[in-house]
Amino acid sequence: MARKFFVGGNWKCNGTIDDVKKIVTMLNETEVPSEDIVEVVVSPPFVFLPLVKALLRSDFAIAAQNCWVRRGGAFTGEISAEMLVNLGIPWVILGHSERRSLLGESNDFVADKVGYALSQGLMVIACVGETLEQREAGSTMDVVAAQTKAITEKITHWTNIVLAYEPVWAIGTGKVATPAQAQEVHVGLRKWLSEYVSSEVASSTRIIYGGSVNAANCKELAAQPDVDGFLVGGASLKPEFVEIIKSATVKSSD
Ligand SMILES: O=C(CO)COP(=O)(O)O
Repeated sequence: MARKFFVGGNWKCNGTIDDVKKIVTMLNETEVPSEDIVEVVVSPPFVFLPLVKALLRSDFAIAAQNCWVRRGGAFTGEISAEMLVNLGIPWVILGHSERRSLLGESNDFVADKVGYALSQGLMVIACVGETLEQREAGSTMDVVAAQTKAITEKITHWTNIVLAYEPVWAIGTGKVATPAQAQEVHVGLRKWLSEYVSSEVASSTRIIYGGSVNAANCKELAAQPDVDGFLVGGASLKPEFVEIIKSATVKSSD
């Protein structure tokens, strides 16, 4: 089954109103492959969501970078899935390694968030990935399988999930996974899904790669058969994000 190429831009905790306007103008003015070929989703910090929603071209979608684990209420500082739905934000990134490591989000907590966000009608970019220590210990597949298993236990369907493989050692380090390393883990995740969920879910779920993706390395990564797109951090704030979006054509010329 054809999996539409997916390019997400995770702006993380960056930017001012002026920066946001500049990035959105740049994106709005650019020519990219059609919506049939690539799905583009940008993820600004919460406070800029309404501004980006008001300004961004309609063929690009928006994701929040997190949401609360259940219904909103007395949870100071949190943003609920219902609020995102109310605002017309279709996507949310959950389980990013920065939240797992810096804010102590466990596999179960992330999985609960994924389950709740899906139940409210949001689409989810669910992140998994190993640390350098775990890779060197040979436990990469065990780690990403455990992260994926926790999610599997809390959801009933995979239609609205994109799985993002983001090795922690490659995030913001300039140390990108080789195309072979990315392909190997993506294949492993697909095998895992096939065995423990279904072959249908394994073949239809998009597995995207994140970690130091840039204009120079995106084409080679995109050419890997099981790399269905990217979750881009630093480079999503720069004009080179457009080149990364265009790498989708590597797939369509197959
Ligand atoms: O964490 C990432 C995307 O979610 C990747 O960040 P960088 O592209 O800056 O390495």
